[in-house]
Amino acid sequence: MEQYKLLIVEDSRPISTLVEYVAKEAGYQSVIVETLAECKQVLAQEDNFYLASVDYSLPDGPDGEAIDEVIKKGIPAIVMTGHLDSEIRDHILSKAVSDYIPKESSEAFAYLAKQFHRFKHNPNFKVLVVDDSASTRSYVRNLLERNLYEVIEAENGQQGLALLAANPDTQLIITDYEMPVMNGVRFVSEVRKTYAKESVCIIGLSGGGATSLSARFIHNGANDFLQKPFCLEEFYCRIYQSIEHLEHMAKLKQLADVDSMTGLYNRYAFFNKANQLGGKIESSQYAVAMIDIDHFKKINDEFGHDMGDEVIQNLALSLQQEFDREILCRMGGEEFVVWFIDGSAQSHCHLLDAFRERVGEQLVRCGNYETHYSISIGYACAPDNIEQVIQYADQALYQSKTQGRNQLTLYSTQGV
Ligand SMILES: Nc1nc2c(ncn2[C@@H]2O[C@H](COP(=O)(O)OP(=O)(O)OP(=O)(O)O)[C@@H](O)[C@H]2O)c(=O)[nH]1
Repeated sequence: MEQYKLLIVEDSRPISTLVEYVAKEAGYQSVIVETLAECKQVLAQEDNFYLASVDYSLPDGPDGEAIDEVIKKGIPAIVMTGHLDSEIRDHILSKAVSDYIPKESSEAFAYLAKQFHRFKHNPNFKVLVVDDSASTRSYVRNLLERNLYEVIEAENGQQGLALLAANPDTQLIITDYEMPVMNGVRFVSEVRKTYAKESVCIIGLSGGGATSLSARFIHNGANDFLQKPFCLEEFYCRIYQSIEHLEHMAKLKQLADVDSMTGLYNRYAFFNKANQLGGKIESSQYAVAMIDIDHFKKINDEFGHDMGDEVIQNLALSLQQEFDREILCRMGGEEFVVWFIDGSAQSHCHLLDAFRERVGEQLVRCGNYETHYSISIGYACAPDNIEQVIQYADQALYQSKTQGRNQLTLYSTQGV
């Protein structure tokens, strides 16, 4: 069942049909009304709308009256306008709208689709507002809350740092410059000691006339800058730009960290993760299994590389299903690693050997071909560093291969 309900206020059937389509794709269930009277009636009867798309001009409400009705109910309103002159624009912006979109723009519906998706995630997007002026904080909070962002506030840089430490999931910081205790520029440079531009965006704000301030903010690690008083549209544009930057960086990180064929960590990301987790592992031992597909070259030679890829994907999926709590990696080619975060060596080996047997029973299909395959496993559990324990597991894997394949070998401190 779709959980997000959208109110579409629109007197043009073709447009409401398009909006409904775009909304459905984004996971919304829509209610369409065509007049101000209908809008009032629906709002009186139903109060669980998540978002509204509102036409500015309706036959019985030509000057944005429906926008007021929607906002009065606390529903975020994205306004769609057919005709946009500066008077209408100012009138729209004088209301607490979340966004407005000129309908005639060729990008209008693509943009609307993006906004529908974003609004679903906005409550999970945390923004820290740092300003010593309570009225500015409250103004910025209000603008952000219209877009459903979660907002936290600090009065100066020092408070901001403490709040950030307590809220490490913060993704955007909007900070003033002139503040007691710690000014905005110092605050930004302190934030950047811990939080990279890829994970937290910072927008600097200032009312002062110093033109060099934007450069100082950016030199010290801010992503962007806004001069007070700012125009509402510019404010939202900068916010969306920051969000887009974070989205792109997250995508790039995903591409860099994940093996595209299997969706598992690649070798680079695995060792990064190992370094991050190193100090946090509760057990003093590292427990690792190296898994390699037997006679894989033969599979490629006999059935073609597509079948080889299919077998690799089959093994990756089986690993994900069986070892969903462990850290999995495709080291390269047909070689995989399972890093056990907890549990005993005995339980790991029991699981691994049962897994090996089940893999041998699976039939993999590709085109007109089908094949079984087997795996060899080397397992090691030792107190050394992860690289060393992987080497031990690799030695045990080599033993499994030389002793006939399709078996599990344990590395022991006395050698395999
Ligand atoms: N289809 C496919 N083949 C790959 C991929 N990566 C590596 N290979 C092939 O995997 C084969 C690995 O062969 P070998 O290292 O000789 O090992 P093996 O045939 O599995 O034999 P043993 O490990 O000794 O049981 C090579 O022929 C590589 O070209 C891949 O992503 N897809």
